[in-house]
Amino acid sequence: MFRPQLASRAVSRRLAGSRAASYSSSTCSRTLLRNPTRVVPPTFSHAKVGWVSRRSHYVDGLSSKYNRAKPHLNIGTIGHVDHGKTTLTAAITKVLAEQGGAMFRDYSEIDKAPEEKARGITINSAHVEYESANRHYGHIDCPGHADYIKNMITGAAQMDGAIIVVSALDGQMPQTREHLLLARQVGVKKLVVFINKIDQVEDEEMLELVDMEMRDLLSTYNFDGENTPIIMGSALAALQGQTPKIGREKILELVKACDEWLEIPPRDLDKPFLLPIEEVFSITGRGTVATGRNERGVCHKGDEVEIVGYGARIKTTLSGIEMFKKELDRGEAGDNMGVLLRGIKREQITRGQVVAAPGTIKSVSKFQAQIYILTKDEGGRYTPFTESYSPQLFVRTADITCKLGWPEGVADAAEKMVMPGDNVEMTCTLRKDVAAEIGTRFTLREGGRTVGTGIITKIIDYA
Ligand SMILES: Nc1nc2c(ncn2[C@@H]2O[C@H](COP(=O)(O)OP(=O)(O)OP(=O)(O)O)[C@@H](O)[C@H]2O)c(=O)[nH]1
Repeated sequence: MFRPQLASRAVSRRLAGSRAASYSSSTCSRTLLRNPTRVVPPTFSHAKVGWVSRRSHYVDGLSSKYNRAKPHLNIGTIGHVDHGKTTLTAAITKVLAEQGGAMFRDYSEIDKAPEEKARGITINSAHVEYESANRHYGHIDCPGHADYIKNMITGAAQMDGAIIVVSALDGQMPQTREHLLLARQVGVKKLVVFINKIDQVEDEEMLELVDMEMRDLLSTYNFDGENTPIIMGSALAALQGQTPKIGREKILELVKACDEWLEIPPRDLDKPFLLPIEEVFSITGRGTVATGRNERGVCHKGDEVEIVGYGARIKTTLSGIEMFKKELDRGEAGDNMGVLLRGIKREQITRGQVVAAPGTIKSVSKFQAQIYILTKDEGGRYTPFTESYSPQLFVRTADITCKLGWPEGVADAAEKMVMPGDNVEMTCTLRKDVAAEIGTRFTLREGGRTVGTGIITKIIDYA
C-alpha cells in the first residue's frame, strides 16, 4: 500500500527563511498581475461550439475525423491556487500554435465560466489539445482552490501524466502537496515540474531551494524525485510573448520534457469497454453526450452499452463518438472522449456513473477494502476513529458518503479504534451504489482533507 514519508524539514525551514524576505513584494505583485491576462476578451466564439458547452470541445459541427497518426497522452496542470496553471496552459497552446501544433487558447477561453471570471480562479477542469513533434496531447487544466478539489480529483483521474506548477515565489503550498498525493492515488505515475513566475525572483539560491524542496516532496509521494525534469520559467512571459529565454524557450523545454519523461501507459484494449462519466451535456437536436476518459477496452459507433451506478442500469446505444471536435469510429482506452447516447435524457445520467459494455461491471453497495489512514503530517486526521465513521468516498469520477465498519468476526468491534497511520481491512457501506470491482482504488476524504486511501478486496453486496 502506498504510504508517503515525511518531507525533509531542513529544506523547508531554509526555504521559509529565504521566502520571508520576498513575501510582501510577492503578494503585492500577485494582486497586480492578476488582471492583465484575465481581462483580455476572447476573439473566439463559444456560441457555436456544438455538441457541448463551455468546458468541453466536443462539437456537432465536426470538421474531420480524428487522426491517430501520433500516440495520444492525457496530461494536465495541477498545483496550488494561483501558481499559474491556466496561464501555463494558455502559454503552451500559444507557443505550439506558432509551430502549427495547437490552436491558441487564450486565458479567458480556458477560465471561462462566469463564476470563474468573478472569483478569478478555476472551478471546473478545462480541456485543451495540442501536438508536439511526436505526440498528440489532451490537456486538462485543473482547479487549484481547495473548495474545488472534487473537480481536481475528477480531472486528475483522467491523466496519464501531469505537470505540477509551483510558483517560485511561494514554493510548495498545501494544494501542491495534496495534488501530488491525489495524483498518485488516482494512478498518475510520472510528473514534470514547472517552477513558474521566475520573472519575479532574482535570488538564484531561492530557485535552487524550490528545486530541492520539490525533489524532496516528489520522493515523499513516491515519485522519482531525483530524475523528474524540473523546468523553471515564466508562463506569463511566454503568453505575452516577452523575454523568450524564460518564456517561449522554457515552454518548448517543458513540452520536450513531457515527450521524453512521461510514458504512454499500456492501454487495456483487450478488456471490456468502460468509460467513467465526467460530464453530461444535452445537445439540442442530437441528444445526450457523456464525456470522460475511456478507462479500458474499445467501443464503436453503434455498440450497445449500459449505464451503471447510482441505482441505474440503463441499456442504450452509442450513436456517436468523438474526441476534440473530431469524429471517431472507434474509441480506445486512453481516449478522452464524448459519447452520444441514443434515447437518453440529460437528467437520466450523471457524473459518477460509468458507460460500459453490457454485463461487464456491476454496481456495488457494500465491499471490504484494505485502507491506509493518513497521519496528520501527511495531511490526514489528527485523531483516531471507531466504526461507523462516515467519510466521503471518491472512486473514479464518483463521490459518495460511506460508513466504515469492521468485517464480521472482529472482536470488540464497537470499541476498536483506528489510528492515523494504520493500515486496516474494513468494510464500506455506500449511501449510493457505484460500479466497482475487486482491485478498484479509492480515496477517503473528510472536511476538505484526504484522510485515507484504499483498494477493494472483496464485494459484499451488489445493488
Ligand atoms: N509574474 C508572473 N505572474 C504570473 C505568471 N504566471 C501566472 N501569473 C499570474 O498569476 C496569477 C494566477 O495565474 P493563474 O494562471 O490563474 O493561476 P492558476 O494556478 O491557474 O489558478 P487556479 O486555476 O485558480 O488554481 C495571474 O494573475 C497570472 O497573471 C508568471 O510567470 N509570472
